[in-house]
This record gives sequence, structure tokens and C-alpha cells, in this order.
Amino acid sequence: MSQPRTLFDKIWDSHLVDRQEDGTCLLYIDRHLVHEVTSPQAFEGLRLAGRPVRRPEATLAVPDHNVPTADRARGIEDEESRIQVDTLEKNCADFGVPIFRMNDVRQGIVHIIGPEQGLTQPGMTIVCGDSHTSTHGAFGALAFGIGTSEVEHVLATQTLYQTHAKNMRITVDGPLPTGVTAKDLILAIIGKIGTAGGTGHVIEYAGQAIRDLSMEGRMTICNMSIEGGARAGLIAPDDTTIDYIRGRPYAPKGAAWEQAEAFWRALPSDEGARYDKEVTLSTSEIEPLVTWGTSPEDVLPISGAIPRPEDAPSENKAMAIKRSLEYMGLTPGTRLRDIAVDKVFIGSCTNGRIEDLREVARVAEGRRVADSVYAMIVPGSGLVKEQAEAEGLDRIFREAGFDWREPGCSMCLAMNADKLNPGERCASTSNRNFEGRQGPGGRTHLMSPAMAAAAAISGHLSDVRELAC
Ligand SMILES: CC(C)[C@H](C(=O)O)[C@@H](O)C(=O)O
Ligand code: SF4
Repeated sequence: MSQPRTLFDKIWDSHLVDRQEDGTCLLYIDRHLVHEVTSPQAFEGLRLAGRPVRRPEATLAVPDHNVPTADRARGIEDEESRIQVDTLEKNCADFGVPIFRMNDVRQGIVHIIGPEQGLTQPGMTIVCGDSHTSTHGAFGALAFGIGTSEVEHVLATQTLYQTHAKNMRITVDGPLPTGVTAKDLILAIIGKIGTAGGTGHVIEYAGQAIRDLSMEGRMTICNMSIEGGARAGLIAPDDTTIDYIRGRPYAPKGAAWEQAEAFWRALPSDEGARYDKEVTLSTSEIEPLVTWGTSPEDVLPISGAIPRPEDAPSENKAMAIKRSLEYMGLTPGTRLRDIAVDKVFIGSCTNGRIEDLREVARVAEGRRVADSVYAMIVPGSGLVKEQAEAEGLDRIFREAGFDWREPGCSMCLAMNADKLNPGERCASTSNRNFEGRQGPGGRTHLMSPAMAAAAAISGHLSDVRELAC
């Protein structure tokens, strides 16, 4: 009998082209997603070497980081952004790579459109020159970010050099308590394991709380695996996965669907498969969470207060807390819910999907954004936007005083015109809160869409459970 294998090992083994004595492996890559930030030098490399793209039909490009989220009819005003987006279009035209252009309704954040189009499927290897490629692991695909020289390698050969990561399993037991979402789960996980907790590992998420999540929630979890230091995140495919993929534009059809489904159902880790590291959490310990510092592991329940450096377990940690608090403009002991916000950003590849927008609408309906707050909602893709509008969510948002925008990365990382001003404080549904992430001097508190909506309405960090929904 063969050894029981994990989902990760099954995907790895089935994509192994070659293994060197030193452990370096050559993997076949099924899908390659491309955006404007990390691809220009890769295409330039191909041009210089006179090489074509090996499998254009396995590649899809989309501009997302540099696109404006308002007034698209006016084109892109910022010159640097315009050059980035134009360069991507030209490279795709020159090399025959399919692209969803800025004004295509299918345009959106690369990690939102892959799943939406049915390009992301269980058992695949998926890469993109972007760290949050881990998002696609929600489908039981081995998906990870790569650097620009690797983008060039994949474009040229459809393969990639890799070394085998270790297997880690994080089990979240119990049902989701009221007001607690996938975002709270992953923030709790990162709070527990730390930003280096997953280093060198591929994390498989398991347990009732994970199984009970929709695909949207599972994507939120896998998206932030990278913030926990992991190489990738994975969730075993099941009925929820298969139902989500069925009928999407790039999903297999007819007999190919039957075959694919049988293959997908054989992918989950075998009984008795061995993990190098195991972590267990119970949802009974988890409340709605917010970050207070400049790392995603600086996380606390909304009922908590800003930590005191002198309570830190080590001198180093005390220094780190002090520095974070200085940057964040916060005083130890302040109750989190007494912290006023200037802006609210709802969107990103972590929380810019339709379900996230429905959550926001549930909180926003019949209420008003506080006068002191500017709140923006940036759908993850043109199709998410279209769906939200078909459901009348945009009307709820507008009536409540939210700014309803065009799709893109936007203020998740401020590579376009959407930025925090120095010193401004933001409740954000994105995934990174380091110094300057949302604009130089900007201060970010990460949280779920419902919690961000609650902050927009009340004008300060607040507990969504106290707003009757
Ligand atoms: C610009 C890109 C390379 C970057 C990433 O790799 O993640 C961005 O998407 C981010 O979220 O910081
Ligand atoms: S939405 Fe944010 S995290 Fe996601 S790809 Fe864009 S910049 Fe990166």
C-alpha cells in the first residue's frame, strides 16, 4: 500500500517534471496569472532572448494595481500608472497573451477574477507575480507568488524551479460565532502563529469552521496565508468548491467536467497523512478582531485595549510595540472602540467579493456614514460590481453615504490615486498594515467588512455585534 499523502503532496507529485539530487524540483505550471507590476521586465527578457510565450492559452493578464477607481472614461491621469498599464497591453498584444483590459467588465483584481472565471481549479498549480496568489489555494490548488525572473521562466517554459515545502495543518474547530467571519478567523490564526509561524510550510486549513465557509470565506483565509509567513494555503475541495466552479466560463464542460470532478474528489489528504506541524484553534475563543499595530499579528478582540509596552514578554517586543504605537499615534490602555477613524476602505483581494459587499450592505442599510468619515467601497471586479448593482447594494451604499467605485487594488496599497494622507487613520478590509502601506504616514487597522462598515457608521472602531443587523 502506498503511503497516505497530503493534498499538497498529491498536487506536487502530479506536477513534478524533474528532481535534482540537491532537492531542486522542476514543476509544471497549469495557470499563470499576470499583472502590470511584476511583468514588464519578464516580457522584456523574452523579447531580448527572442523567445515566445510557451502557452499563451494557460496565461491570463489583467491590470489591477495601477488602474483608477473613478472616472475611467478620462483614461489614466497618473503617468507612471498609465505607462504600467499600457506596457501590459502592448506586451500581451506582442506575445499573444489573453488580457482583460481596464474597461472590460471582467477586469478586476487578479485573485478575484481567476476564481470568478473558473480558471482556478482544484489540483492545479497556479502562479502569479504577486504574493497573494495564495488566495487560489481555497480551491485546493497549489498557488503561490513568484518573482519577476520566475515570471519570465514560466512565460518561456510553463515550468518553475521550486524546493518542496513542509506540510502544516491548522484545524479550526467549532461553528462560527455571531459577528465572526472568515477575516476574524485568519486574523486569529495569524495572531496565534505570528507572521513567521508558517515559514517554509504550505498550510492546509481544516476543521468544521473552515468546512462551513463559503468559497468567498475560504479565499479570505487562504489569501492571508502569506501574512502568516507560509508559502501557500490550501483547503480540500468538496461540494462547496465544485458547486462554485460549475458553469463558470473556463470550467470544464460535458465529459471533461465528469472527469475533472472525479479527479477533484480524490484530492483531499488521505486519512493518516503526516504533517510536519499542527496547530488547533477553537472558534469559541474567537471574537471580532481588529489590528492595532503595524503587523497583521498585532491583533486584538474589539473589546480589548491598546497594549502597554511594559507588559510585553521581552525587551525586543516592548520596543516593537513602542515603535508601532508611535507610528499609529496611539496611547497604551486606550480602548479600541474609542479610536476614531478618518477613512474606511472596503475592498481588496481579501474582502472585495460579492459576499463581503452583502455583509457591508447588511450593516449599512438604513444608516449613515458618520460625518467625520470618508468611506469607499471598491468591488473586486467588474462582475462583482455588476452583481452588487443587480442586487441593489450600490443604492444601499450610496444612500448611506459610501463612495461606490470601479474595481481594482485601490487603497489596499495606494499605487493609484486612492491614498491615505499622512496621519490619517483607516478601517480597512485589506491584508497588510505596515508603515505607509495605504499611503505615506497612513495608519491602517485591518478588520472584516462588517466591522469596517460598523466603523464607517459610528466614526470609530466598534463591535458590529452591537449594531442590530
Ligand atoms: C505589487 C505586488 C508585487 C504586491 C504583492 O506581491 O503582493 C502587491 O500585490 C501587494 O499586495 O503588496
Ligand atoms: S488587492 Fe492588495 S493585496 Fe491584493 S493583489 Fe492588490 S495590492 Fe496586493
